[in-house]
Amino acid sequence: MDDGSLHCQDIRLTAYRQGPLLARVDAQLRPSRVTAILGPNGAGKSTLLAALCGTQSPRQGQVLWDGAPLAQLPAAQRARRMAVMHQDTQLAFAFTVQEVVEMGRYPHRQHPAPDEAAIVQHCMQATGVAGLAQRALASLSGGERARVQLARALAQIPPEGQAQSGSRWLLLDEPTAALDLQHQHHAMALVRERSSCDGLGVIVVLHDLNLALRYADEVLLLPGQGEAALLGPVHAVLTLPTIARVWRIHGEMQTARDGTPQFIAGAHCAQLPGMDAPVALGAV
Ligand SMILES: Nc1ncnc2c1ncn2[C@@H]1O[C@H](COP(=O)(O)OP(=O)(O)OP(=O)(O)O)[C@@H](O)[C@H]1O
Repeated sequence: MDDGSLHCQDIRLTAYRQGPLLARVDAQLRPSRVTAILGPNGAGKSTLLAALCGTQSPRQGQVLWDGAPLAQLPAAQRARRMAVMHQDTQLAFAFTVQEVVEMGRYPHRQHPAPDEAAIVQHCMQATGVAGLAQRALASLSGGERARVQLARALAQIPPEGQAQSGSRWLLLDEPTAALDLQHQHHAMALVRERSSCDGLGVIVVLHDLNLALRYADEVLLLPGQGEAALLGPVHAVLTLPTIARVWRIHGEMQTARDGTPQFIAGAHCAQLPGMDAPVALGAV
């Protein structure tokens, strides 16, 4: 049945087609929730995101969107219902912040909303870049640039009811990597709200387990080494034994005042592959 999901159907991810097997993924990602893709460096998270947005075909398997192969959906149609924020996007020309956010509206140019300018303004305000609107993107800090790209991606996805039929998706590759603590939480709360209030499907690659524990509904864990990916509720997947096995870090879970479990790294981790000696972490 078509439930609006993005279905990774028996996907085999490899490093750029010819490389070794990174992961096997058979999972159904659903709208109206935040799914965090987690895993060690090189496990294939960005490669999976490229398969989910159709820019790179997996060596085996396929992505189904609303029950139909993603590859058969014309790129222009896809762009009206799916926005992607890649890591550190470079632009060849000296666009201003506002021009970059307006680019998010480009897929809708033939059927513009009555309030195009207001959508752009709202997305700049929501990400805290409205005050930078006339600045050249290249003149901004890394964190400011990341917030502009988030605003651009948010502007691309129409609110529920304004879209053509079908689910709507926001795919984010490490959107918080360059952000300070305040903006990390603000960005995650923002996409979480769009997901729960507006039905958007959010898929976000993260390294910070505590952001995932706080803001994600589900985790798609890519353990690396060609292992099968694991999809499940965030607190069921991110257990201490799993964290120790996948990231080689021992620690404990502590419950924050609002009831959210948070991972505290312990005093030592096991030896990392390719390193001569175990790495000692600071005592906690
Ligand atoms: N341009 C490229 N050419 C060849 N191999 C690549 C290229 N980009 C990535 N790879 C390889 O594909 C594998 C998976 O990379 P990917 O970027 O998907 O991992 P990741 O889980 O997102 O890693 P990270 O956490 O470091 O961002 C890695 O082994 C990487 O070396």
